[in-house]
Amino acid sequence: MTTNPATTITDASSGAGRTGPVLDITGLTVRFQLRDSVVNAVTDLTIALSRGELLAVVGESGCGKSVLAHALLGLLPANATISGHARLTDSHAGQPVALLACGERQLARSVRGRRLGLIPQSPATALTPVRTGRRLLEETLRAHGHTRASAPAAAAQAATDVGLDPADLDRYPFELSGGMAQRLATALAVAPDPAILIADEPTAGLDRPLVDHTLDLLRRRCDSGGAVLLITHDLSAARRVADTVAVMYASRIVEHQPTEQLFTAPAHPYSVALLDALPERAFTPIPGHPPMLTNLPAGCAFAPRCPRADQRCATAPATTRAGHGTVACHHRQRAAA
Ligand SMILES: Nc1ncnc2c1ncn2[C@@H]1O[C@H](COP(=O)(O)OP(=O)(O)OP(=O)(O)O)[C@@H](O)[C@H]1O
Ligand code: NI
Repeated sequence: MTTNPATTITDASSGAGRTGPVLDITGLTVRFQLRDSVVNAVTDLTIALSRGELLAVVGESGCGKSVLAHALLGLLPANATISGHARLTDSHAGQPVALLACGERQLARSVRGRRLGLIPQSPATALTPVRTGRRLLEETLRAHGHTRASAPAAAAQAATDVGLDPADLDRYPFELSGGMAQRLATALAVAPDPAILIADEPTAGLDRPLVDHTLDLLRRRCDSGGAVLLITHDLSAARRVADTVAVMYASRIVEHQPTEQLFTAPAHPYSVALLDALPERAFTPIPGHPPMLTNLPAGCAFAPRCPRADQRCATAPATTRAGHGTVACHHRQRAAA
């Protein structure tokens, strides 16, 4: 039986002006029904995001990060089954929203965009192909308070803010490079000034200076009272801007810690292995492969790759407190810094 202590990390340093969770996710589970099998994409995920907090979610490809984002935004396809709770308590318009319980109409009208924004992974395919960047951006701005007269200047400013030349707004999405489409998607998500921004690999395809530019923009949103859930493969990006880091493995969060704690004293053997794989550290790849999400083991999913695995790992580990965060491991390993 897995227990799930709340994972709001309230004393995690740099986020300014925090007043409690703006997003509270409890026991989120997502399954995809395929013809002959079920994909366990997200399993029993419990985490909270506070005002002013930048939470990074890291983990290998296919572990469930984007499905988590899409579940919160109501963007999953019809073969998905969702359970659990996700409560949005942002500062904008009054009532908390039970994200997983409210219908598409409410999500489309009053949640997506202004309260919960998304920078999608692979924006080149997510952007409407028949409108120029300028038209997309001006329409978004007009839908969120700008007038026909004020939108053009605001669009130019929004482009500049993400490091895009305003002249490039006259291109159609298919005329943009991957990195330019990425920046346009960022500008579109930021334009409504969402209380919570989910950024799914927002630095993919960007050169280092633009990576830093985008990360700084996300950090500034948190420092001025917003909240950001950053999904990234880039551990150095997470270390640079995140207050807390959640490590996902095979559909579960296996560890959630204040950023410095995770990087200096990771508690879960998978977190240790992920950090050891970095070129600037041991540069040792993690042996083996993640399990198939259609066929997860009954016990700890990392056990087949884990140097510390023993007979205890045949049962699923509970999520327990470790330092200021949580970890799901029978060993609760604490590596040397
Ligand atoms: N509509 C779907 N039907 C069936 N399986 C799906 C569907 N969408 C996603 N999946 C599966 O869910 C799992 C999690 O996918 P997800 O896109 O969340 O991974 P990710 O962690 O974001 O990976 P990446 O880092 O490569 O973006 C994968 O095994 C994926 O194949
Ligand atoms: Ni993804």
